[in-house]
Amino acid sequence: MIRIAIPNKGRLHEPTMSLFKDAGLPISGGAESRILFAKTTDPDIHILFARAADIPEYVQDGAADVGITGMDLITERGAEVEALLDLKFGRASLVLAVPEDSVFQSARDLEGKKVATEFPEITRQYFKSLGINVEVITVSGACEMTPHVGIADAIVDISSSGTTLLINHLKAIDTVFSSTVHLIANKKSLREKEKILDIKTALESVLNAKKKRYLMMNVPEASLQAVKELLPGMSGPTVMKVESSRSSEESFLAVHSVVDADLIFTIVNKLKNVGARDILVVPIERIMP
Ligand SMILES: Nc1ncnc2c1ncn2[C@@H]1O[C@H](COP(=O)(O)OP(=O)(O)OP(=O)(O)O)[C@@H](O)[C@H]1O
Ligand SMILES: O=P(O)(O)OC[C@H]1O[C@H](OP(=O)(O)OP(=O)(O)O)[C@H](O)[C@@H]1O
Ligand SMILES: [Mg+2]
Repeated sequence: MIRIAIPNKGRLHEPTMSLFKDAGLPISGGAESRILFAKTTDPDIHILFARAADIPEYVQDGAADVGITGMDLITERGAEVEALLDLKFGRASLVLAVPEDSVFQSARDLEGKKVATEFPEITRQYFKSLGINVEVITVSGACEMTPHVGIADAIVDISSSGTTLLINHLKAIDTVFSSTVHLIANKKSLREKEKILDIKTALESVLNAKKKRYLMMNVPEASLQAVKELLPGMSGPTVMKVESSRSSEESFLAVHSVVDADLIFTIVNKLKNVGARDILVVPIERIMP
């Protein structure tokens, strides 16, 4: 049996649930049902819902074999776990910020000053690596308020859009840590349970597919070579003969290919120019190379 720890609420819950659904492992129940355990379509794989901040420890201690949580939380807890895959969502930075009108321009100006944060370990490590002594004050939320009430001179806090800093008249003067959500595993479980790698492959296949599109088109035989040159594909395009209803019609081929999503706009226009028509661009659910 494999137990996966998943954030039970907060901003990581929904994207994690939909990632598992897309990976072919839909989870029954969720945050709204307030349950702590859930099942998947695989009888061997069970879900444990936990706070994102607790997941690194649960995985380290073996309460869960695998977990999904932010790299900032994993690093802050100093968890001894194996990071298997960057899931590329929940992107946020821990930034060093000071009041807008502050004289402090860089970390070096903060020698002997007070820094408030929800991430004391990462903050200590950051200043230590720069050889700067600060007093780290641990808070459990509303960190942005602390410089304005004399509790701290600066903060190290999560920023993603930057709106919260702006509203609170703070400015970022350095990036301390860049975080995304990761798939992590208990080291012993990883050695003993092969299925953990199947979970990694399934999640990775969804990430791979998000960057690609499936392209289908009809191509006059005479244009096939030009079309082929435009299509990189995973292992070259698939070409099929299209049965024409009228014998007088020009002979067409159906061409299918997998293309980088970023290239679709340019490629579709070029394909049209060399004679391709009835072009369809469709999303792909999963790619297992
Ligand atoms: N704008 C953001 N603010 C806070 N955390 C974010 C943001 N964007 C991504 N994250 C990531 O989400 C994780 C924190 O999730 P967590 O569930 O603990 O907090 P939350 O979503 O703010 O929920 P809560 O309402 O309990 O504060 C961290 O790994 C963090 O890097
Ligand atoms: O750069 P932004 O997009 O504005 O996001 C950053 C803010 O979001 C988070 O707070 P959250 O809303 O989770 O409230 P909390 O402090 O109560 O957790 C975080 O602690 C910052 O305050
Ligand atoms: Mg929060």
